[in-house]
Amino acid sequence: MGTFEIAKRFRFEAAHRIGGLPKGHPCGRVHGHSYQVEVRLAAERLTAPGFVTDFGELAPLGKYLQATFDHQLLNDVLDVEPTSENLAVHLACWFLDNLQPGLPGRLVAVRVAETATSWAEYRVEP
Ligand SMILES: Nc1nc2c(c(=O)[nH]1)N=C([C@H](O)[C@H](O)COP(=O)(O)OP(=O)(O)OP(=O)(O)O)CN2
Ligand SMILES: [Zn+2]
Repeated sequence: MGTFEIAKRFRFEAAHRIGGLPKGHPCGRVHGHSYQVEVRLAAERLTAPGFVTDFGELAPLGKYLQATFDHQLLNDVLDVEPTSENLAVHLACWFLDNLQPGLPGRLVAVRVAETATSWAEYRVEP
């Protein structure tokens, strides 16, 4: 049998600078992005009326993103370098701790896009 998968996308605006880059690298300077965060959930069986998880039940992640990251300097918020990869794993951990208990579907991946041409993804082990 197959697996159902759903995705929900959120966005926030924030600034960051990435430390440890070679001198002159543009991402070492403070700059901003319109971040897009996509979570994907999977299930082998649907719950009534035919959902992996009600998209509406994912709204707390949007609230967390707005409250914690929107219009912030990410270096002030995260205790690691604010790369897309580090943000993706941070958000996966937050989701697993705060939202996963009680949801019928299971988180399979968190994708973070800083620009229209680049993204990083953290996949949760089954
Ligand atoms: N693996 C990663 N590489 C880079 C990250 C990252 O989070 N993970 N981040 C950056 C910078 O934040 C940069 O702002 C985004 O990188 P990039 O896609 O290179 O941005 P550009 O606007 O220059 O993209 P173009 O499409 O090439 O114009 C750097 N690397
Ligand atoms: Zn950047």
